[in-house]
Amino acid sequence: MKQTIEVQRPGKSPSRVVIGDVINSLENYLPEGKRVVVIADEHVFHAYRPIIGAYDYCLIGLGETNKTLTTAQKLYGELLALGADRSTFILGFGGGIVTDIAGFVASTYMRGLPFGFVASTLLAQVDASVGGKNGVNFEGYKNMVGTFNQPDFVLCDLSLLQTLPEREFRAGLAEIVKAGLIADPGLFELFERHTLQEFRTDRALLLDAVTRAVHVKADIVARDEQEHGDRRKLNLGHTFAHAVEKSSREFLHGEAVAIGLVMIAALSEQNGMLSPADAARIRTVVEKMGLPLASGIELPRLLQALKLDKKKESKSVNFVLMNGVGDCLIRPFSFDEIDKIVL
Ligand SMILES: NC(=O)c1ccc[n+]([C@@H]2O[C@H](COP(=O)([O-])OP(=O)(O)OC[C@H]3O[C@@H](n4cnc5c(N)ncnc54)[C@H](O)[C@@H]3O)[C@@H](O)[C@H]2O)c1
Ligand SMILES: O=C(O)C(=O)C[C@@H](O)[C@H](O)[C@H](O)COP(=O)(O)O
Ligand SMILES: [Zn+2]
Repeated sequence: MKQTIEVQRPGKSPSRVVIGDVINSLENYLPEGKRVVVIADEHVFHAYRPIIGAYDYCLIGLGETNKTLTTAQKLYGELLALGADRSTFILGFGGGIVTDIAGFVASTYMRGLPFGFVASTLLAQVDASVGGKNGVNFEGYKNMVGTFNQPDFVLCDLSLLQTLPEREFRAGLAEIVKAGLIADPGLFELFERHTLQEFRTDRALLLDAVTRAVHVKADIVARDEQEHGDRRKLNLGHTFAHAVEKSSREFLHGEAVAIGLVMIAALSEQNGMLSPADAARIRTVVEKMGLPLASGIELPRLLQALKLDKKKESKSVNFVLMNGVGDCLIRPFSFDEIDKIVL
């Protein structure tokens, strides 16, 4: 069983996100007659060696500290040594760190090679692999250097998640909760009705959640690929999340997003937009999914870090606030207002 969600790309055929039993027919998705080079990380390579080892491949180290220009440069060198050229197809096979960097390298090596993804974490399946934001961190700031360039396809096979550690699974749920809060109240309510264990074990439930989250993202990206307007909503919770990630290595991206959602819910409530009841629902869901509610990092430190976020425009930062579950809006905060935030 599988279903395909198309994400429109300006001037190109749509990017296809295929969700279902696809990993055993990977060959069918690869362009005929092109050489394929896989980019993966060390874990994923060892877990899926029989599949990845059938192609030429390049490996990267684990974790956010490897999502850097240094790693990109290493990959350019390896591609060159393999003789990769514009007739080569790059396949990023992994979680969001692999898809972000593989998409960036594919988009910049020789000014751009075609590429696609096998998304192997929950977070990559519902968010990172979709929509064409590729890039690397720079000087500790998240995703500071990158491109907008969508993959030709994304394959999301839920069977790959069987080998995914529990903590990584929970981190992926945070981005699904985010998608529900942005545009699909029914998706958010799934988390009120079901337990973490049910998401882990009930394939139909997870498939429903993954598909709905991809739809939320695909619809927004189709309207605003390059983030001039509505796409900024996909950053819900991320202004604080990126500040948390900048300030501490303790949290996975999805965990930082969970913390960011709780913080932005509190700020939205303070601004008279989100009802106290809805803010409480968000905290309850985050906690129920085994995600952190707070970082323990002093607020002034976070506020300092977020003033350098990509959403900054001169002396203000665009925050995504919530009016309610499934309803958010963008509002700039001046640096003066940011300095006065108390949560
Ligand atoms: N481009 C975007 O739109 C976008 C969206 C969301 C997040 N991101 C980025 O994604 C990154 C986080 O991605 P992530 O959470 O997938 O982390 P990740 O890529 O580090 O993967 C998490 C861990 O799981 C392992 N792993 C991957 N698939 C596995 C599998 N099937 N079985 C066993 N282990 C497996 C990896 O080796 C890694 O150790 C962050 O850098 C974040 O900024 C990007
Ligand atoms: O696709 C988007 O747009 C998002 O904002 C999705 C986020 O979940 C993701 O973490 C993204 O990488 C953040 O984008 P950034 O531009 O703030 O780095
Ligand atoms: Zn994110």
